[in-house]
Amino acid sequence: MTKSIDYLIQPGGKLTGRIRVPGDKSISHRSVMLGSLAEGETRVTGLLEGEDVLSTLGAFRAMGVRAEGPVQGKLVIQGAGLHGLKAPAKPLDMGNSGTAMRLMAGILAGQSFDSELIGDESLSKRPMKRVSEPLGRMGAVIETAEGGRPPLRIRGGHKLRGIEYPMPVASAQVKSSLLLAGLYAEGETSVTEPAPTRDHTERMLRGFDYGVKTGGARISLRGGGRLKACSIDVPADISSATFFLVGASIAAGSDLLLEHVGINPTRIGVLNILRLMGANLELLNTREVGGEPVADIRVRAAQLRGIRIPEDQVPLAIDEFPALFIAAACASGETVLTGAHELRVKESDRIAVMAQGLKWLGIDARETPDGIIIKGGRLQGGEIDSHGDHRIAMSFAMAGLVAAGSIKVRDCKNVDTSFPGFVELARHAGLTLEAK
Ligand SMILES: O=C(O)C1=C[C@@H](OP(=O)(O)O)[C@@H](O)[C@H](O)C1
Ligand SMILES: C=C(OP(=O)(O)O)C(=O)O
Repeated sequence: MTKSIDYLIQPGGKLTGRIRVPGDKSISHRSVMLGSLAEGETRVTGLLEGEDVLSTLGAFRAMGVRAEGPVQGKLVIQGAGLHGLKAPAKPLDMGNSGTAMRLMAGILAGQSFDSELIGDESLSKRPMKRVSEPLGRMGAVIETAEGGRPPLRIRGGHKLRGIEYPMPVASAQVKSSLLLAGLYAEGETSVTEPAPTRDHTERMLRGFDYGVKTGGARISLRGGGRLKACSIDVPADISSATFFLVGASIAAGSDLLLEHVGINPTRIGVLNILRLMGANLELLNTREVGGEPVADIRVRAAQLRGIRIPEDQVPLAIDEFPALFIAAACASGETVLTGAHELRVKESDRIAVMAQGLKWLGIDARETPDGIIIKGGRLQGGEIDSHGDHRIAMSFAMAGLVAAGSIKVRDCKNVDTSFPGFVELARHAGLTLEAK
């Protein structure tokens, strides 16, 4: 057991200067996956060296893929080709990462060998039927534990065939899992999304010279092709930038520039929501890097107001809600979120855990089945349990900027899954934060 880490934050700071947060987690996972399955050498820069991505990389190494790095975000992968993976000697440990487990399930369903995917305590509680069921319809043989939870035992050697799948939940992980299995399937695999979700898989497949068709909400590809190695420059993760967007918005006197942030239209719900709340955000130097739009974002403190969050923004900001709830707690009036039941099946139940934490800090926060109602107020100091959820930990760290007393956040070790170096960068920007 590694020692747990707590954060202690003193109130009163402001966030200033220029910073670059680490690489995008979704794009980093996919670059390791597609690079490993491609033919030739894939060079990645800006890779997130977080534990989640390292779990994905470890899985491919365990299946014989050779890769050098990552060192300072640089990774060079010698692709094994779609049919070049070898049977792993033991279960593949996906750690804390839902993305790794669900996307790997799609890839492993197409292999000739058996495999098993395991995860940590949090991942072992998360629903996997959303991928095992449609992959089963494609011909995959996947056994889950009770209630459709991990571990996943995947039998190799079963021929896959393409299906038409209307997705019941708006999930980029489900979409990506099926498209990756579709690379191995006979005929066409198509998914239809109930609402747009992040499209990094589609974009990156095209970058690897693989044809993907998009028509409205329907995305499809045909199996039997090849992936051609390429170079990938991973932008900074807008989900990690979010903590600083919120922190700088709520802390008086803040003026911060976040460099090279990915602003893919399927990821900018947080910018849209913060703007509706009255945030002062400026996008500078907008450009395209390797098929993904990127900008520098300047954020200055502003008086935020409570809003009813438009439901169409929910999938576009899904990981940003813990931080947005802190913004809501500092806003004037009430913020109402609906249509966000998915938050209950992330690394923790993010509705319940955030409502509990906000209440401990004296804020009126009421859970609803698929959302929350938060009345802005004066944050008190206090002690918070992050329940081992990285995004909850970093969100309450930012609340510390404006609370009336110090805030202690317990169980912050998993911040390393998505944001290694958070403590140093937050301190550099102006947060008085001690980790021990
Ligand atoms: O595809 C991805 O990389 C992700 C999709 C989202 O999950 P869902 O597909 O479950 O919404 C998001 O919450 C997760 O952090 C990353
Ligand atoms: C939900 C998240 O990740 P995952 O589903 O990959 O565990 C997240 O990073 O907020």
